[in-house]
Amino acid sequence: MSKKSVFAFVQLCCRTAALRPSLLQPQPPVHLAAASSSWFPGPAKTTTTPPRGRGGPQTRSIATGFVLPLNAHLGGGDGRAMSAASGRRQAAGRAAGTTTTTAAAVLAATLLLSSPSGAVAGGGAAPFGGWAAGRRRGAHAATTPSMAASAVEEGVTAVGRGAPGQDGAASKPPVVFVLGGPGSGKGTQCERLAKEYGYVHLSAGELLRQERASGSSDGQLIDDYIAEGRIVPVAISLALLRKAMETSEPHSRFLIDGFPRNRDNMEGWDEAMGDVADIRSVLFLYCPEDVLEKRLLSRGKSSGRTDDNAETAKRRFQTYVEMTLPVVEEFQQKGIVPRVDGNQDIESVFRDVLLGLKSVHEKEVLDANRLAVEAVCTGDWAAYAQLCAPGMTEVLGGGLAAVSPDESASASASASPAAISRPQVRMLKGGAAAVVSCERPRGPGLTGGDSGTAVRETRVWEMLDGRWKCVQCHTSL
Ligand SMILES: Nc1ncnc2c1ncn2[C@@H]1O[C@H](COP(=O)(O)OP(=O)(O)OP(=O)(O)O)[C@@H](O)[C@H]1O
Ligand SMILES: O=c1ccn([C@@H]2O[C@H](COP(=O)(O)O)[C@@H](O)[C@H]2O)c(=O)[nH]1
Repeated sequence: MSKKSVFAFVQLCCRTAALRPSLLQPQPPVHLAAASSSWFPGPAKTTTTPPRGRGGPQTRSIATGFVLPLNAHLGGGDGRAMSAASGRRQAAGRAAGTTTTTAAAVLAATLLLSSPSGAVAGGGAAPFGGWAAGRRRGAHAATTPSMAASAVEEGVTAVGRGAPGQDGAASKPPVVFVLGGPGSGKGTQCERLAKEYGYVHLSAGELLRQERASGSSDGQLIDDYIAEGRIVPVAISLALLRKAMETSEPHSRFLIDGFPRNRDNMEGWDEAMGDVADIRSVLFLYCPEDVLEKRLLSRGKSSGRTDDNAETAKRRFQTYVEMTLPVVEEFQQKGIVPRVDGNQDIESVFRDVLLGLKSVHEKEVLDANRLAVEAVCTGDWAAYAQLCAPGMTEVLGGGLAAVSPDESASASASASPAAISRPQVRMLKGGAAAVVSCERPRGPGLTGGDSGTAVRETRVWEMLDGRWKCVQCHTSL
C-alpha cells in the first residue's frame, strides 16, 4: 500500500471516528489516585484543552502509529498531569452419586484416550488450540508502515470470534458454569450471553440429548437417566463437554450450562480439566419450585423433551436439591457464585446476570487493555488492530512530536515488554462498555519526553460482536 493510500485510510479513520454519545455522559466521581480529572473528561473539558507544543490534540492512526492532528471535538488531557515520580516505569504484571476420586482418576485417563488431541492435562501438546498455543506477539509484529497498514485492514475484517485471545494469561480457556433448578432459565440466559457477549454456550443436557440422538452406544443409558431425572455418569458428560471445547474456535470463552450437577461431576472436572480450564465464575439462578414446574410443563407442549412432564420434573427438582445445591454451596465458599433471582421477567434476569458477571467482564477488559498496551509499546500494530474497533481514534496530549513510521518500526524491534501500573476499570452501559485508565511506559510510538517516564492512558472499550474492542484512547503525556 502506498503512503498516499495509508494517509487516505487514516483520514477516513479520523472522519468516521464517532464517539457514542452515551459514552460521553459525565460519570459520577471515581477514585483515581492521580490525575482524576483526566479519568473521564466530559465534552466541555475536552473542547477547551488548548493545543500545545507542535500538535495539541492529535490522533494516531492504528495503522501506522504515527501522529496526526485531530480537528474534531475529541480533545486531549493536559500533558503535564504526569509527574516524573508517579510516571516511573514499574515492574511487570465428576456415575451419579456413587463414584469415588479413584473413579475420577480413571475418568481422566479415559478422557485422555478419547481426546482427539491426545493432550495431557496441564502440559504437553496444546489441548485447546489457540489457548495453550500461547501469545502471538512478535511473529505478527508489523515491520514496515505498509505492512502495518494492511494488517489493520485485515484486522478490521478479522474482528470477532477467532481473533487472538483477549486474556492476559492466554493459556487456559475461561469457563463460567451456569447452574440452577430445571427450568430456571439457564439456557435462555446463556443464549443471550452467547449472542451479545461472544461466549460459546455448551449445554451439558443438550450435548447428552445430541449424543443420544446420534445413535451412540451410550444412547439407551443416557435416555434412561434423563427420563428418570437422574445424573448421567460423569465420564459421558465430561467427555462430551471436553470434545466440544476442544473443537470450538481458538480463544473461545465458555458458558457451561447445567454442569457440574453433583460431587462426582465436580471431581471429574477437577481431575480432567482443573489444569486446563479456568473457572471464572459459577452463575446461579434461583427460582421457586412451583414456578419451575409451570415453566417446564409449558415448555413441554412444544419441546419434545422426554423429561418435560410433571413426574420427571418432580424428580429433577429433587435431584437438584439433593445433588446440585451442595455443589453450588461448595463454589459459594470459594466466593465465585453470583446469585441471580430467576423469578423475574427475562430482561430483568439478564440485567442481573450481567451484574453478576461484572467482575468476570472487568477482568476481560483489563486483560484486553494490557494486550493493547503491550502492542503499542512493542509497535505490534497488527496485534493492536485486532483489539481496536474500526474507526477507533487516539487522542494524544500536547507537546508531541510525530514519530515517523520508520522510527516506529525500528523501535518495535528493540522494545521491552510493557508493564502497566495502577489500572482502574469502570463498567458502563450495563456492562457492555468500560473505561480503563492506567499508567504505561512511553513506548516507541511517543517521542519528545523522557523515555524513562510513564504516560497515563485512558481507553474506552465496547463489547462489539462478542469481543472487547477499544473505541477510543486518550493519552496524557
Ligand atoms: N425469566 C423467565 N420468565 C418466564 N419464562 C422463562 C424465563 N426464563 C425462561 N423462561 C422459559 O422457561 C422455560 C425454561 O427455560 P430454560 O430452558 O431457559 O431453562 P433451563 O434452566 O435451561 O431448563 P433445563 O435445565 O430444564 O434445560 C422456557 O420455556 C423458557 O422460555
Ligand atoms: O451434566 C449433565 C447434564 C444433564 N444431565 C441430564 O440431562 C437432563 C437434562 O439436562 P438439562 O440441563 O436440564 O438440559 C438432566 O435432568 C439430567 O438427567 C446430566 O445427567 N448431566
